[in-house]
Amino acid sequence: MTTVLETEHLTREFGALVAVDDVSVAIDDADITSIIGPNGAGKTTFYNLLAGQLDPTEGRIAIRPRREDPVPDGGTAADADGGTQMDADGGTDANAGTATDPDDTADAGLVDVTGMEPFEINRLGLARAFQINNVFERLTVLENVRVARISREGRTLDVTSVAASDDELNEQARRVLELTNLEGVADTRCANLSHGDVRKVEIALALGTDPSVVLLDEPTAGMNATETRRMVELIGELDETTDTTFLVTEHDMEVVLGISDRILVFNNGRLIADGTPDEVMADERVREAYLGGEG
Ligand SMILES: Nc1ncnc2c1ncn2[C@@H]1O[C@H](COP(=O)(O)OP(=O)(O)OP(=O)(O)O)[C@@H](O)[C@H]1O
Repeated sequence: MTTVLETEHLTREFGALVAVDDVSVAIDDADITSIIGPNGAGKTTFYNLLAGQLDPTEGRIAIRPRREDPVPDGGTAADADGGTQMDADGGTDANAGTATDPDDTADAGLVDVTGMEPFEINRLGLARAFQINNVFERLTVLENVRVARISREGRTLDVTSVAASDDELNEQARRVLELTNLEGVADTRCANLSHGDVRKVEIALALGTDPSVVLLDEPTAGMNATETRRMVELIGELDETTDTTFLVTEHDMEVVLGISDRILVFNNGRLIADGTPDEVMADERVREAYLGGEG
């Protein structure tokens, strides 16, 4: 197993409130890891810290940059990682000599992203689906995924005209649609999709950036039973078929137990349990904090 994401003593205060309290955790690429906890436990704040949308009060965050890095188009300033070829386990500093120039962490191959802007963290390989709605409703599904590919390559193009002639871009986008079972609606405008398919497009957009880690925010929220089952299956398939590691927050315990190899339980900003679904469900503190002592 390889660590793809690591926090050390991660803490975020809002005035007197400690929303994330001294959380140290390493996420392995072999697992689908879920984060659960009662309302106000700190899950969203934790995600916001990981994605660079909030700065920590204390502590640090490191990620393993995406491994495969197609040749950048001209090496623009936006190309934060300089197009460096990554060694999956190797310890190459993907950011050597760039403006951001983050320090490598103790674990070779992880890059300290503490304090980086969200777009820099995204370029290094951490993508977040759902909470920020990135779907362009007037574009088709395929066009949307092409946008993600273009943004991943740091290009600035007229998305609908120039990108359409780019065979390679189309091929890459279609591959992402295949992975996310969206080929059948490739040419449908996103405004006309079902809720379940819109959520899949959001995952496709995240995958389109070749991330090493995807943060999923309540992937089944608002879905009916059929859509929920399909989403659970899709996440399982993507875990098998891609090199991407999925981190999931979810309120639906059936979904959590259905997809998770590992569950992290937050309460009052603290990580109070960390283990397999069976271990976590048997944990007395979890029952007290999260399940109100039931079960
Ligand atoms: N910008 C903010 N300013 C002040 N307090 C905040 C801010 N964001 C979150 N909080 C507080 O931090 C705590 C953790 O909130 P957070 O949204 O991270 O919890 P959560 O586990 O995601 O909850 P939920 O499951 O309800 O979404 C809560 O007490 C919340 O009120």
